[in-house]
Amino acid sequence: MKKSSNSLPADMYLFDSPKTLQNPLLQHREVRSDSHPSTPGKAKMERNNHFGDVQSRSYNFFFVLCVSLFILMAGAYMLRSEGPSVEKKFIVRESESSIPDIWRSQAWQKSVRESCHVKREDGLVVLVTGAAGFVGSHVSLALKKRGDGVVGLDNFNNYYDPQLKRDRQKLLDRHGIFIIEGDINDAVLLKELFDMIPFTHVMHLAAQAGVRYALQNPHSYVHSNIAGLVTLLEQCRRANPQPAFVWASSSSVYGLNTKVPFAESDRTDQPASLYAATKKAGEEFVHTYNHIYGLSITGLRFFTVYGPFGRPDMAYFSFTQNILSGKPVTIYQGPNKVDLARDFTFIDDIVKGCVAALDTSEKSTGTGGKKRGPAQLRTFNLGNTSPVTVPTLVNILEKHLKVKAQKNFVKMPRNGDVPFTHANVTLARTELGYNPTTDLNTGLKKFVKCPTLEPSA
Ligand SMILES: O=C(O)[C@H]1O[C@H](OP(=O)(O)OP(=O)(O)OC[C@H]2O[C@@H](n3ccc(=O)[nH]c3=O)[C@H](O)[C@@H]2O)[C@H](O)[C@@H](O)[C@@H]1O
Repeated sequence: MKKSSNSLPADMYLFDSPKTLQNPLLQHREVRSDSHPSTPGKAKMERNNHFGDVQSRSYNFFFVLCVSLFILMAGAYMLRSEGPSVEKKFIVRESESSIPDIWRSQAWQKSVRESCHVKREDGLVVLVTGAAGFVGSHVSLALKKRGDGVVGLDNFNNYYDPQLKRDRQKLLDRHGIFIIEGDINDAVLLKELFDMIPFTHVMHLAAQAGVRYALQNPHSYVHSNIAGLVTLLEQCRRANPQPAFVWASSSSVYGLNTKVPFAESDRTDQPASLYAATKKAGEEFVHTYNHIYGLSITGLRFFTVYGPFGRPDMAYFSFTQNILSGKPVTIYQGPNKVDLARDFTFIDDIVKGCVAALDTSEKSTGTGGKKRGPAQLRTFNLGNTSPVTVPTLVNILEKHLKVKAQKNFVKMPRNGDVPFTHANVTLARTELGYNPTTDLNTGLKKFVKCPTLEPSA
């Protein structure tokens, strides 16, 4: 089996300077807007009694027609615009005439090219989607620091505080990584980009994350995790050369599977959340693109990734904020008050898995949309292999924060959560040389001591 040729030293890429707990990053809040567009007002009907029967009947017919049309249009509008503002920022260009001037500017093109500049022999040229996100920013830095060419793509949506994404962007910028502000659904932008840069690899990490938020805004999951994925795959299969494609699936695809630890060959046809369903759908789509177009594809099932500069919507982060500000934390429990457990996986281990997946990817076999032969198709669990209960997570945080938490235990709502996750990583160990080394205690200590990469500017 091929091993990663460029394994990363444990501390090579991030978090050089420990920070205090007063770090502003801990103040990053979720800013999802739950405001849905207001429902159209009710049509008010007033009959005119002066009309005769015929006139009255045709009036009624006309009126019913108008009301029906109105309801249809209102329904269409609501379907189109339902959900919080996360979705409203998306730009989906349909023709080249809508390309903004900035993409044609020399400065923009220079930024993209310089960012993609390779500084080591046989270095990769990687498009990282979701580069301003948690995993995306860490992976981008790791690649850049070893001499690969990296350009990011991110739509900076406001699922959580976009300032955190801007802070990550600033850091990446200081390391010579340019992040293009755009959406993976923007086919015109993608074409422009691929025409300019012959990417060897795509590291696709842009997604609508979060298990429970899918109850509030299902469409944003379909938009990013399905439509966006397909738009990107369409571009990749047309590209010449076709890049190898590595992307983030999720442990959530195991859904109601009870066989532990979860192995890649276990059932994934019982998703418990809409988020999981979109990730599972993604796995089916990539299979098709591999089969028809010869794209080399590797899917990585991440298990509850945590660490510095992480996502404020996740439990370890929001619990930390609450504990520090004296607010209670809500701890869900399963049936019979069973504690929930997660195979929490530290970001450094995940980054090594991602980089190894890129390094061991074979080339795609197609050119310009035509398959020339069978291409590599792989799926790996990237977990920690030792699940920890949520109350234990809170205990560890209390210890490192030196603050007692106010704990509210509540019955797990029907929100798409699963009772536990536990990764079997035998396959990743064998084929990627993946070897998670950070336990939750050590990882949370790093998170608490160093919640951001560097002092806020
Ligand atoms: O592994 C994955 O695939 C998924 O991991 C996380 O999802 P989750 O495991 O639900 O992570 P958290 O939101 O941090 O929740 C961790 C645990 O804390 C629990 N929790 C969460 C929030 C809360 O207020 N109380 C609480 O007890 C959850 O039920 C869960 O058992 C990520 O949010 C998903 O984007 C990712 O894909």
